[in-house]
Amino acid sequence: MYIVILNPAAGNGRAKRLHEQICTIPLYKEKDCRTFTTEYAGHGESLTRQLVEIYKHKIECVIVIGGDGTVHEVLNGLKKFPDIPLAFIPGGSGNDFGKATLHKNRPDSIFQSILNAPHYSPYRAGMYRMNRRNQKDARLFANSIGFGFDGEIVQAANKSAMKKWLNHYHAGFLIYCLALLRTLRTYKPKTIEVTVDGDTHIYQNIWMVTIGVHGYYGGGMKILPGASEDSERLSLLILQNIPKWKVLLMFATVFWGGHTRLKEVEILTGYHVEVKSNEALAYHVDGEGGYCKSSHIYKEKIPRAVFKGKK
Ligand SMILES: Nc1ncnc2c1ncn2[C@@H]1O[C@H](COP(=O)(O)OP(=O)(O)OP(=O)(O)O)[C@@H](O)[C@H]1O
Repeated sequence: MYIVILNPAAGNGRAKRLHEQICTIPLYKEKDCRTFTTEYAGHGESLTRQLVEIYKHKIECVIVIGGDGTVHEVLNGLKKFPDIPLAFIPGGSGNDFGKATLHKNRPDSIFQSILNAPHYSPYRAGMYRMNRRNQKDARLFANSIGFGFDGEIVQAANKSAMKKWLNHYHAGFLIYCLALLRTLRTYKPKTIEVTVDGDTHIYQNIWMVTIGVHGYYGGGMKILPGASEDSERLSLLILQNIPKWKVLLMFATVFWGGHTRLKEVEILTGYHVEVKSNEALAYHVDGEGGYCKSSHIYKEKIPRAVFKGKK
């Protein structure tokens, strides 16, 4: 059987419309697909965990129809079940997970490939522990974690009353542009200690530290061009000592990777990354925000099987 997890709120209703389309494809019934709908924020994780406990030996694949937030929740629901394949039909507003794993196919053809000729590739999700939590409390992330400036942007965007309205007009990206401009005015660079595989540096005047499982971020920006989801290593970008006008230049050039030539941008790779600060740092993980003073980030040891669309 195939478990379909639908977030009807993702993409301001886009995921729901895609699901309606997919249900009309004969394969949906022929291959025993069953849809379960998330009802509130956080539900995707508990729902997936319960379904997997009940049906684990029967499940061919868990298919997410939603955005990156839904993938994050479902992935955490599958944390103890790395053998169960995961597939994604992009129905959110950003869909970075889709940018890393799919190749611009139409949703109905992605669905047919998942059921007829699935090609799964190894995907090492990220793991994170905030504020020295226990190893067993580590959570998974599918795309990226960012600290500092981008953490504050995501928090400002998520709080904005205009988000729903702009999403309705498929202009969700604009909300991040507005949040970026607002945060640019108020952001105060931080002092952050970053340790990569035991090598510690204290960075002054940090704008952001962004760590990725793959290269895509913020709805398609290629922020970490060398990052790969099948690698055991994380990639990270550190942005420091940069004037405000140049921060805008960095976000303008990030779409084609031009930002990596700026002297204020440092790209590193490593197996274990620790980020510490004396003050509470704004962060985002797969697009959802929070605050922390320390975090430990690494990749899963056992890769998962994730559906990869054909080029
Ligand atoms: N029934 C629901 N009603 C409201 N919110 C929900 C519901 N089900 C899930 N959610 C929440 O919706 C949030 C946003 O979902 P998601 O990230 O998948 O879509 P998106 O924001 O449109 O896309 P993206 O993250 O790719 O930009 C998730 O954090 C999830 O917890």
